[in-house]
Amino acid sequence: MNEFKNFINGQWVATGKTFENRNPVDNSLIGPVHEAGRGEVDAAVQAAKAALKGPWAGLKVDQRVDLLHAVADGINNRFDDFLAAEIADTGKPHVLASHVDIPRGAANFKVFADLIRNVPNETFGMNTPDNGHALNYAVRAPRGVIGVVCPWNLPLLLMTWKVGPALACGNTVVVKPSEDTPATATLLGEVMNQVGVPAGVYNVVHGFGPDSAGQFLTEHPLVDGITFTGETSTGEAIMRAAAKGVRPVSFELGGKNAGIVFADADFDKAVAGIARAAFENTGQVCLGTERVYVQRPIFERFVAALKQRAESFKMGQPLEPGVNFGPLISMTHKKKVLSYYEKAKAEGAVTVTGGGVPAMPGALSAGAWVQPTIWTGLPESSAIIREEIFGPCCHITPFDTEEEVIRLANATPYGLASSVWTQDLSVAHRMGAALEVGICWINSWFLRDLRTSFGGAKQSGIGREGGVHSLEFYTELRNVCVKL
Ligand SMILES: NC(=O)C1=CN([C@@H]2O[C@H](COP(=O)(O)OP(=O)(O)OC[C@H]3O[C@@H](n4cnc5c(N)ncnc54)[C@H](O)[C@@H]3O)[C@@H](O)[C@H]2O)C=CC1
Ligand SMILES: O=C(O)/C=C/C=C(\O)C(=O)O
Repeated sequence: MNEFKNFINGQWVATGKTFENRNPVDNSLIGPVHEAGRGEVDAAVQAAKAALKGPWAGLKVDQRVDLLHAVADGINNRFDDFLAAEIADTGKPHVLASHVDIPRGAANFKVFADLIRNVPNETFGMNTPDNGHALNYAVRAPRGVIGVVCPWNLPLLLMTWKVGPALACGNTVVVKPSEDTPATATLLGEVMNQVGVPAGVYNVVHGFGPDSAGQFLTEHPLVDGITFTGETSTGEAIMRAAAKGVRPVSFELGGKNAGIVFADADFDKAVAGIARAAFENTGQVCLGTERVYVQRPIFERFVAALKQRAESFKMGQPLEPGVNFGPLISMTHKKKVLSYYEKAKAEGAVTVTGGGVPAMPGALSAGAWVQPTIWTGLPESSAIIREEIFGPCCHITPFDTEEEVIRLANATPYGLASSVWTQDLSVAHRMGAALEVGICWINSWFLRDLRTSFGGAKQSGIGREGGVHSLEFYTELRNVCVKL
């Protein structure tokens, strides 16, 4: 059995209070997690503050870059340990965790290490009133201690997406992983120690949100900035905490993303793309598609083809060959997703496929499994079409014109991502400009170039991360004006 301790100032810290970490495949116990109280969170933040003035601050950029490459190598050297930890916490199929989650965990350190080595800073020469000259140049300083509050859907990927650039910019971090997925953040502490990252630079505190480690961390006055991925209402609570002391936040929040398929799309690619967007990671991706709009001439054919895809997934133990569909993250989340499945029935949806719990063999029957589900026939006012379900499900609505689908797609308080399928370049560019989202994929979904801006419009977030955009959050830009 594993035991998950807090990682504070380079040391493993147990507390008197533990909660259970369970494997959603069969709801079996993985091990106890030591919940950080206000005292442990304070110790972690104080350690992170002190580390800002320690050996970490003395490293030249090249040395910091080398250390972050060593962290990435450290993850790759222990690839199988990270993989096993992530799979146990989430129940993700091996094929997904080994191709997406763990490689991205390492890449997030490399990409931002290389960026910070190569990024130019702006300079402006100017004339002065005395007919002389002055030179302005920008200096990037670390922001300080960054509070990193993480969700459970892509635990290592999303945590390192924040920790990579934060450390590359010279900050120190206190990470609060989701209570459902404590393992990989904890394991990363071992790598940090192994490769020689100074104590206090990377800290991990375990626990929940309200009245627990999440709240204690985000309220802590020595935290200089907070980055968070998760539900919009949690973002609101964290923003209230950050208001005290006027601390900046970077938020990537909920979504209710539209997938839009025009009649001229490459049909097979569109079906495959929407199937990934709706069902990958059991629908637990903030960028996923729960609202699909299909142009009327191909509507019936598309619904039938997506149904076939949804029914072809193989569920089972994550390591079993061919398994490509896992459980939801927890029994609590299963209850939430099933409540929407019930609501869809009550509202009179046509259930094209799924809508319930699959019959799983043996111990798996106790796990957080739900069926991939497709509905049609609901009005746009339905909760199924308006609210983020975060499960393997989508509703498909027919549309006639480009103007109509733009109006439908934008009629949501969210604005994270969209995917548009068409072979008409003019339509593609018009859609890219018209959709109120942070990320618009054309003929693709979840195709990520880590140098690009990433984040949400409207209630899907505040700010952008990715490439130089991450530097905007993780550094304070100072202008130095030198009279020559
Ligand atoms: N990537 C995304 O956009 C994600 C969205 N969600 C959505 O959120 C729903 C609820 O899932 P949860 O795990 O409860 O998400 P959540 O947003 O409540 O939790 C995410 C993280 O925030 C922490 N947290 C919660 N309340 C906090 C507070 N007041 N102060 C500081 N930290 C706090 C949690 O402990 C966790 O580490 C899901 O059903 C899904 O719809 C969940 C996970 C990821
Ligand atoms: O590729 C990324 O950086 C992030 C992908 C997914 C999410 O942010 C999410 O599901 O929350």
